Parts: sequence; structure tokens; C-alpha cells
Amino acid sequence: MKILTAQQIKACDSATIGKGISSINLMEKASKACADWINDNFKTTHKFLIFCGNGNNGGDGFAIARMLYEKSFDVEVYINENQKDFSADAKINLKKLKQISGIEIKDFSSFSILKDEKTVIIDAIFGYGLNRKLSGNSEKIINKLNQTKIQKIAIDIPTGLYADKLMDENATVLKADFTLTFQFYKRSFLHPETGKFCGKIEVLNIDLDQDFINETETDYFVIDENIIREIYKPREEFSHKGTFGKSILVGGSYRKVGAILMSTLSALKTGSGLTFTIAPECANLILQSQAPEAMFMDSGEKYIEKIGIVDKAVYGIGPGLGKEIQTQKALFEFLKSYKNSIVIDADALNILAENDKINLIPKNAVITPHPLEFERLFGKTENSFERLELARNKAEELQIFIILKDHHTAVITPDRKIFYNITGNSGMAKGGSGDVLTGILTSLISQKYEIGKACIFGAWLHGKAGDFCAEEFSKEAMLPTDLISKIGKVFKYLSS
Ligand SMILES: NC(=O)C1=CN([C@@H]2O[C@H](COP(=O)(O)OP(=O)(O)OC[C@H]3O[C@@H](n4cnc5c(N)ncnc54)[C@H](O)[C@@H]3O)[C@@H](O)[C@H]2O)[C@H](O)CC1
Ligand SMILES: [K+]
Repeated sequence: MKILTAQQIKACDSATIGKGISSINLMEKASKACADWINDNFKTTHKFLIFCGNGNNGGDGFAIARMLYEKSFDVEVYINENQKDFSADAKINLKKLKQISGIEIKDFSSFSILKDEKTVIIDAIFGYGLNRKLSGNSEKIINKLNQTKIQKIAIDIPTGLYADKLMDENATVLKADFTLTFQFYKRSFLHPETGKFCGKIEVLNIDLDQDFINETETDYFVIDENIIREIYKPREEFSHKGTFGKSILVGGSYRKVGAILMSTLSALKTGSGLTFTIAPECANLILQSQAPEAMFMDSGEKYIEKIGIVDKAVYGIGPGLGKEIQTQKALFEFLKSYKNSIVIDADALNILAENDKINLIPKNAVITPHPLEFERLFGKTENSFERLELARNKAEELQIFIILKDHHTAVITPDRKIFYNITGNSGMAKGGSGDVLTGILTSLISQKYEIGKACIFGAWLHGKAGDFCAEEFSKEAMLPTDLISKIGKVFKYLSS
């Protein structure tokens, strides 16, 4: 799914309006989508306090108030009486609202903090039109609303957030439990500093002009199931193990054998035809007994000392590798002559960063840093928006694919495109999750998925397995090894 900027969404609105629907009817459609969602998710015993601004976000709020009232919900509407220059469509909806005697319209200042479980706040103060920090009465009311423990639903965007960038320093932002947003994810929903204000996000389709959307250029995308279903290649019958490629996982060191075992098992579970593990001798018994389908190639006693190059194989290197001096040398030697596809993770990235050897990363390689590893490789940035910009520059400069692991992992391609992944959950924030991802990616690339597609599919599959784990075991109890056991369920889900 494309992510458009606030400016592009505004243009998309106009294009949609140009194709026959009037702007007031588009607002009606957007508001109806919200009212229907609320009706499906809340009981009529709930009372809604609807806070409305003076722009079209406020207009949505007025229309939602009317619609909820018509659905038998109890509603109260709050406006900023100092700011009465309403947009044309907000004015029309406010007028309609005033004709309903059962709805009270009050000033922001008359709201006092309450603790009623049956009350829900709707924030329709500002949407994507916000162009400066909140101040005055709108800042005051958001601060007050944030102090209440009652549930909050933001319409389109939590008031105070910009659609496409970080908020200003010390800005006030509504902390929502739900964000009902129209048609598109906004970039700010997907970054940790801003996304934490959104709560659960529901994207509501309002039929904006599809031709305009198709023609609009963007470098930002959300990985949705449509993309995945286009990428996924069901396993063909009449094939043999050679058809599904050769994956070689390289890593493990004395006391860190689990990491490379998890990568190996993940590569196997993702469908690799032939899977090898290059690890030190001390890992032999563990790997052979825990991953009998994989073949073991020893290198060194306690630490990897040499990395052999096997023809026509895809390498995944780094999990549990350690940073012993002999391992570092082996990595440099290997990278100097290796020419095929490769996934570089964990200690392999740290070794390259610490020795200033980033230039050894081959073109078309996939690197999978978490924010700290990324910083070691490419330097410090002020925030996650800047980090992603730096990642785009580096992916282009080095012609590599970067999978930046975070709450919403992002796949960054050499042509500067960013694909945000929205599967996965905080239960995956545990040592070992990354090792599973490395195995998945290596396996997909060895099965001849194009590298960019393998990255997108791999990030999504990893997160989806995590979501299945959270459902079954809880975010607390789920383990990276459980992720491996759920890879099969994800493939079954895709092929059903
Ligand atoms: N396609 C869609 O997604 C649709 C969205 N709709 C809704 O419309 C809003 C956007 O409406 P807009 O009138 O452009 O902007 P806002 O209501 O967000 O803001 C109003 C207005 O306020 C001024 N302003 C900006 N920042 C501040 C500030 N800090 N303090 C005071 N005033 C401020 C500025 O002039 C803004 O223009 C979208 O989010 C949806 O909710 C449509 O209803 C249907 C289609
Ligand atoms: K809002």
C-alpha cells in the first residue's frame, strides 16, 4: 500500500471530488466509515464526547456526532468558541448538528476530567492540515484529555501529530487508543517517536480516486497482504531439492551456538532445498542433533577460522559469530572473494563497523542491523526519521538492501524505496528473533526470490509468525524458537 504525504492526500481528495463526488459527500462518506466502525466496536450504552476543530477534521467530528446520535448513542460536542472560522464543509455539518435538539454543543473550557468507563472521547480537532505546534485552547484541551484515563479515538490523525514528519520539540499530542485513518497509513504512524500516540490503527477505505493513487509517485510503502500475495510463489510439484536452492548459514562460537542453530532451523522451515551450517567444531553435536536435516561444515574449534565458498549457494552470515581476531580475518578474506548473494547480520556487521570495512559489503547484499548496529555502521542520527533518510542514502550509495529492525521494521532498497512492515509485535523484542530473520531471508533468496522481494516477504513472514505466537503463547512467553515453529502456519495461511 502506498503512503502519500499530506499534500498528496489533499491532491487526491481534489482529484476524487473532480470525478463526481462533492466534497461534502466525501466528508459524509469518511464520517460514515468512522461511525460504522464505532457502531461495530462499542455498545450504545457508551457516551461519546466529540471534540471538534474548525477545519475538515472538525467537520468529520460534527458529522460523526450526528451519525452516532442517529444510531442511538448519547453524544456531546465540544468546540473552541474562540475559533469560529470554520471550513465550508465543517460549517454545513455544524449547522445540521444544531438542528438536533438532543445534542449539546459546549466550549472546550467546560470539559472537566472524569473517570467514567462508559464514556469515550473522539478527537476531531486537527487532522493532516496541522501545520504548526498546538497552542492556546487546543493545546490546553489536549493536555486535559491526555490526563483522563478514558478511551480516546482519534479521527484520521491524533491531534498534534503531523502526517509525514516528527512533531516539534515539546509539542502536545493526543494519546489515542485507536486511530481511524482514511485510506492511507501516514508515515508518522510507523515511527516509534510518533507512532506511540496512535494506539491501534484502523485504515478505513473511502474510495479515493484509484487512478490518481496509481499515478502518484512515492518512495514509501506499507507491506500489506496484497504485496505479499503477489510475491509468494507456491512450491511447485515436479521439483526436487536442487530446485529450492542452497542456503549456507555461517556463525556460532563457543557459548553462542543457539543463534546459528535458530538461523539454520529457520532456513529449513522456510523451504530451503539444501541447508548447510558453517560453525566451529564445538557446535557440531548440537547442530547435528537439533537440526538433522542440515549438513554441518566445521571451521575452527571454538571460533570460526575460515569460511569456504561453496558454488551457487546463498550465505547468511553473522548470528553468534563472535568477534575473535581469527573470525574477523576469516570474514574479511571471505568477503574479498565472495560474489554471490548474501545476508549479513549481527557480529558480522559489528566486525565490519569496528574495522572500518564497510566497503567489503558486496553489492546487492542484504544487511539486517537493529538501530544500534546501524549507528555503529553509518553513524549517529537524531531520530528515526533521520535514520531512515541516512539508510536510503547508504542503500543507494552501496547498492545494498537494508532491513532496519525496529518496532516497525523497514526494508530499504538501493533505489531509495522504503517498505514499512506492520506485522510483528513487542513479544519479538528478545535475543534470537534476528537470527530467525537471517535464516528466513537466506532461505528465500536461495529459492530464487528476487532480493528486494525476499526482504519484503521475509520481514512480513517473520512478523506474521510473531503475531501467531503472541496469539497462542502471549507476548511475554513467546520465544524466538516459537517463531520458527509458526513459519509453517504462515505458509498455510498464504496458501489457503
Ligand atoms: N481524503 C481524506 O483523507 C479526507 C479527509 N477529510 C478530513 O479532513 C482533514 C483535513 O482537513 P483540513 O481542513 O485540511 O485540516 P485540519 O482540519 O486538520 O486543520 C484545519 C486548519 O487549521 C489550521 N491549523 C493548522 N495547524 C494549526 C494549529 N496548530 N493551531 C491552530 N490552527 C491550525 C490550518 O489552517 C488547517 O487547514 C483530514 O485529516 C480528515 O479528517 C475529509 O473529511 C474527507 C476526505
Ligand atoms: K484528529
